[in-house]
Amino acid sequence: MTVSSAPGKVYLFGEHAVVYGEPAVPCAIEVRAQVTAEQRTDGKLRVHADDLSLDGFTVEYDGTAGEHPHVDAPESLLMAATQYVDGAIEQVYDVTDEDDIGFDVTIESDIPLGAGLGSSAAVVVSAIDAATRELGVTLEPDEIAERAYRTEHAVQDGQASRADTFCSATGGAVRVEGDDCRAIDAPDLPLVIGFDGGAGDTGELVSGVRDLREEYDFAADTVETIGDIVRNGEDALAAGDLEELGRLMNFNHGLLSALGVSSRSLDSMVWGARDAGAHGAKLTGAGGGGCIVALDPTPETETALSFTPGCEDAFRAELAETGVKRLE
Ligand SMILES: Nc1ncnc2c1ncn2[C@@H]1O[C@H](COP(=O)(O)OP(=O)(O)O)[C@@H](O)[C@H]1O
Ligand SMILES: C[C@@](O)(CCOP(=O)(O)O)CC(=O)O
Ligand SMILES: [Mg+2]
Repeated sequence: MTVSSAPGKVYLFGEHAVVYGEPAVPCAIEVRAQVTAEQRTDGKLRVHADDLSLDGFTVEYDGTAGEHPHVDAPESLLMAATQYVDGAIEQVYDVTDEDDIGFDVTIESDIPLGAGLGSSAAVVVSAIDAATRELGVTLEPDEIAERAYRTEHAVQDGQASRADTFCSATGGAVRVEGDDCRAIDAPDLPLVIGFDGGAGDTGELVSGVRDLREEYDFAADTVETIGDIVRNGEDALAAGDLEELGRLMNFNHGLLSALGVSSRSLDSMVWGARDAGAHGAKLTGAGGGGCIVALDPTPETETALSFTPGCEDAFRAELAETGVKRLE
């Protein structure tokens, strides 16, 4: 039996635009998904995923393509719920050439689903690491990141960046532009997260931005302008200039909002943080619902968010220096 964990992340800047080759800066945070993998000799894949929004369920099915899980839940929900784990196991078979071996896979996660904190990447990264090690193969974080990216790319209909998966596999603050992924130095950032209790559909939101970008030149320009914000933000990050970082985060949120991926509760939390004196605040990840990230070294933002209508949870997040961790 092997156990691996991997962190979630927030985007300081650049989500969505990163899908079209602009740079982005995600930071891994200390909220983790943990995956336990154990071989089965009968070739079946059994997934225990109690945190899924299907009220918690266990599925058992053959690894055979096209075979559907025997669970009483709508097909579309099941597909959405299981395809990241399926994709991770496919990558494991691709690495090890042992596709007649099955697995018991157990997922435990502190990362809310579909909330912009990269739960999918953390689950895929830790599943690939645990299941390959269970078959005696140990991959470097870079290779886990690449294979996890292929999984997200396939699940999100060919529209995914390497940002979430690279960040989760390697930890720390990273800069991703196309296939150029690297670690960057970041000061200790006073990150505060607000969570509205909801979720957005990453695939749908990414498609919405793609359509806008194809329809309007000014939407394509908006995506490029987000890239300009990121390029400016890199200097501010290197200098540890929180005020400038906050100003750029505010600008980034405005442009994401223009691209249609914010929501009433995300905007409400962003304004709650700004009114409390945060240096800046923006949504993180795909949007539609879920989380915002703010910069504030004082307790004010966290307190204000906990009283903001639409905010269900507010907490401080520490940078996760380590990406994938091998626990057993
Ligand atoms: N605890 C978990 N157990 C099983 N699958 C999970 C878990 N957390 C996330 N996932 C997978 O990731 C998907 C959510 O990913 P996504 O929509 O990209 O949102 P995000 O990455 O922002 O959390 C879920 O539908 C599910 O397939
Ligand atoms: C919108 C996007 O830039 C980030 C999605 O992040 P999350 O899955 O919502 O945590 C998509 C991507 O980079 O693949
Ligand atoms: Mg995701």
